[in-house]
Amino acid sequence: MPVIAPSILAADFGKLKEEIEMINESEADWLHVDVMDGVFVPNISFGQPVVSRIAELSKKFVDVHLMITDPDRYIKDFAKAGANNISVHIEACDHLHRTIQLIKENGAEAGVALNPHTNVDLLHDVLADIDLVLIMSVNPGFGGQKFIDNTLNKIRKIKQEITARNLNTKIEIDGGVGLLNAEKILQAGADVLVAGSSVFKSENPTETIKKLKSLTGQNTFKA
Ligand SMILES: O=C(CO)[C@@H](O)[C@H](O)COP(=O)(O)O
Ligand SMILES: [Fe+2]
Repeated sequence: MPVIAPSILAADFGKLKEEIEMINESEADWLHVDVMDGVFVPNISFGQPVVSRIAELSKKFVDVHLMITDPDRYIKDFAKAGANNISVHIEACDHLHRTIQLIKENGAEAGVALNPHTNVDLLHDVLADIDLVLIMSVNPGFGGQKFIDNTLNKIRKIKQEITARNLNTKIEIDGGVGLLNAEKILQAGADVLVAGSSVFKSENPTETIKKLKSLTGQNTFKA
């Protein structure tokens, strides 16, 4: 079964607590939290105090996606804020291996995110050190964008390497994911689906999460 990670970025911030409680009561597995600095991406979302409160309210695994430059500066803060996983962008790290170690030293799982133009082969030498590969299926910075189809090729390629090396690294897909394309994303080899607009803007978010959760694909991640 896929891991479903609704993205809080698409929630109604005027009733953030209720939105988190809805996720808590749903079949979602993770809560995806997008941190944007207005430099690495052309948008600003929220920082550590907000993430800390979200994590306090969440009963789900808190999956923090850092879209910020030089993330080493804030790893400790986000781990302290309650992040269970911290993903950093490969494009934002000069010393990726060191950043991965820093995330783990601070007690969180480590993920590496790739923009749509970034080749998955660049992960070869750190793949055994990370818990998660986050493949962006839109250009990061905004919710509600259209899924980029080439992502499916990237999923297949990295899945092949993970399988060939007998690793247990999860593949997470983020951007434009919903009921219309989730099955083919899972078939390609994804383990974790981030869904923002398709969940929070749907008529019945709890039901949408349930439907996403019931999809099969070829998920092999051992939780
Ligand atoms: O990281 C990001 C965007 O940069 C995502 O996590 C979005 O929040 C996904 O939103 P939808 O495309 O599902 O609406
Ligand atoms: Fe994200």
